[in-house]
Amino acid sequence: MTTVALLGFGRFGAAIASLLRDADIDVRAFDFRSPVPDEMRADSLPDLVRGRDVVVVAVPVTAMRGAFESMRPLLSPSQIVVDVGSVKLGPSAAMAQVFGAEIPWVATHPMFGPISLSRGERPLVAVVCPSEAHPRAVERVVRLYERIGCTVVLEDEATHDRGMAWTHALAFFVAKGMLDAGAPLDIPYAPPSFQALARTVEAARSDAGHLYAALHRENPYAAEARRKLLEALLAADHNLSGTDGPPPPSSSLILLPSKGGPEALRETRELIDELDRELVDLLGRRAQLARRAAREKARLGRPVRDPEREAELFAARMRWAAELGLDPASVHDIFDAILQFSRRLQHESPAGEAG
Ligand SMILES: O=C(O)C(=O)C[C@]1(C(=O)O)C=C[C@@H](O)C=C1
Repeated sequence: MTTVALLGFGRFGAAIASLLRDADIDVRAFDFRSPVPDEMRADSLPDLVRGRDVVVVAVPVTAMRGAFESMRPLLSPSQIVVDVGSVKLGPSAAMAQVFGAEIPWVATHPMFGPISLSRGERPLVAVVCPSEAHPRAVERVVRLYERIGCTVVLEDEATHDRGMAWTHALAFFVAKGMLDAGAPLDIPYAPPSFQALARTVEAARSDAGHLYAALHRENPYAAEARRKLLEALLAADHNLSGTDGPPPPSSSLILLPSKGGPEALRETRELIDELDRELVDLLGRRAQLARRAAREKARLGRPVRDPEREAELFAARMRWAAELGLDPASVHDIFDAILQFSRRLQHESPAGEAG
């Protein structure tokens, strides 16, 4: 018969404790702040983990490493430590470092919370990360989850975190955006299409901030998912706002706050590469048009160079530059080079050549 020690009796800890107890599993719990019902309360961390088969760590992700370090001297190799955090790469790395090969540990993420449990939502799914160092512990933890009614999905940490960045983290991000923007969410006749979103908003509203912070700050894929979502939303907004006026800033110029350091430089260079690729594509398309203009002018018996058109062209580009806060003289120089390129192509391309 498996016995469980539960460190952390916040809303999620309390919810998982009742699932375990419903399955007749002996649970003892401890929390430095939240009250624990007498029948399961341990008095201290040593009292909590003593003699327990499985130690479930249900503290905020940012507090996990500290919790692992505090319990490390109290544990023996016959026990298993299981974390239930919403991200997996960080806690897994911390457990590998603190417990290593000596104390079996397993990284998991139950895909349900207090709200979905109170609504009786089923099926319950738990992601378990298969750890090469402790395969037998993984098997035992899978059985424990199955015993409390979960369907278990085995998935490595990076795949899990990537998936969560695009689902869990973005769903909360959108919900928080709606809350912060002051969307009236309690309209009694809100359409059914809003109900699913309303549930996410409710979850975001009831979170003290730990979950939201962990989903975004502790997931290495979340920033990129947010950036891509924001780019897509701005592009969608532009399309809906009509096409009058100057074009919106290129989506690649939407710079989200950078964390700094070599990682930020690498990411910035990737964005520059992406943008330059678009610039070269545009130059290719412009070259095709220049060749076409050359063919039309040849038919009309006009010379390649048209100083009047060039003057208008420079004036318009310098005006656009000024509108965007760019230096008009620098933009003039760039178009000077583009026109040299264009005229060279026009002289090279035989008048009848397609392109
Ligand atoms: O508009 C034309 O007549 C072109 O041939 C194209 C183009 C250009 O590349 O924009 C090239 C040469 C001319 O002097 C003016 C403009």
